[in-house]
Amino acid sequence: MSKFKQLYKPLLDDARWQSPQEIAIEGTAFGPWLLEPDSLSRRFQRYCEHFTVTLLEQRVIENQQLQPDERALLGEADCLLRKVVLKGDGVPWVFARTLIPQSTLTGQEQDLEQLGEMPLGFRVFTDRSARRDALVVANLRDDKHPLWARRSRLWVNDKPMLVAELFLEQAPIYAKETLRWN
Ligand SMILES: C=C(O[C@@H]1C=C(C(=O)O)C=C[C@H]1O)C(=O)O
Repeated sequence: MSKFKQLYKPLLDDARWQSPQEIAIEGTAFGPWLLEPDSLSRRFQRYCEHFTVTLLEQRVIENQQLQPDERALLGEADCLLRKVVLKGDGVPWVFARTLIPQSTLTGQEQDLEQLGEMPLGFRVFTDRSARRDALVVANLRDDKHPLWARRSRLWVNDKPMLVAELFLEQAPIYAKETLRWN
């Protein structure tokens, strides 16, 4: 198992998701990252020369393997599970885990299965129908040394997928100078 999956998958699985209002992140340095409604990949591109995605794993999982809240957001279909690390200039910034129901992988969206190392956000957010909802956030550590994660549902052509993103220690979200750019 890769270092990322071993270290970060359990953290994401145990995340205690809360609404952004509950955590009151609006107006903080982290807010613009965690609340980004558009593509996170595009936002990251502004902070590096080379933005890349490393595919760690992709496989189909049965609907019974989903958590109850994931099933409530995605429905009863089996899902394609995609795990990646997003990197800026080779530095790991985000561990992301996406669930794409088989019922989403139909028609124009069949290509989502073949993304490989192309960022999901580049594909989804070029579609005019793309939107994001059900955004929740979690601090997986403490206030002094936060480790942020967020989970949201993306829709393309009214078909859902669920993306959980864990912002790793070296991500620009934690750099003081990001304040200048937001
Ligand atoms: C969903 C987006 O795509 C990013 C890319 C991902 C991938 O390629 O699997 C996963 C999560 C995202 O952070 C985005 O850019 O907002």
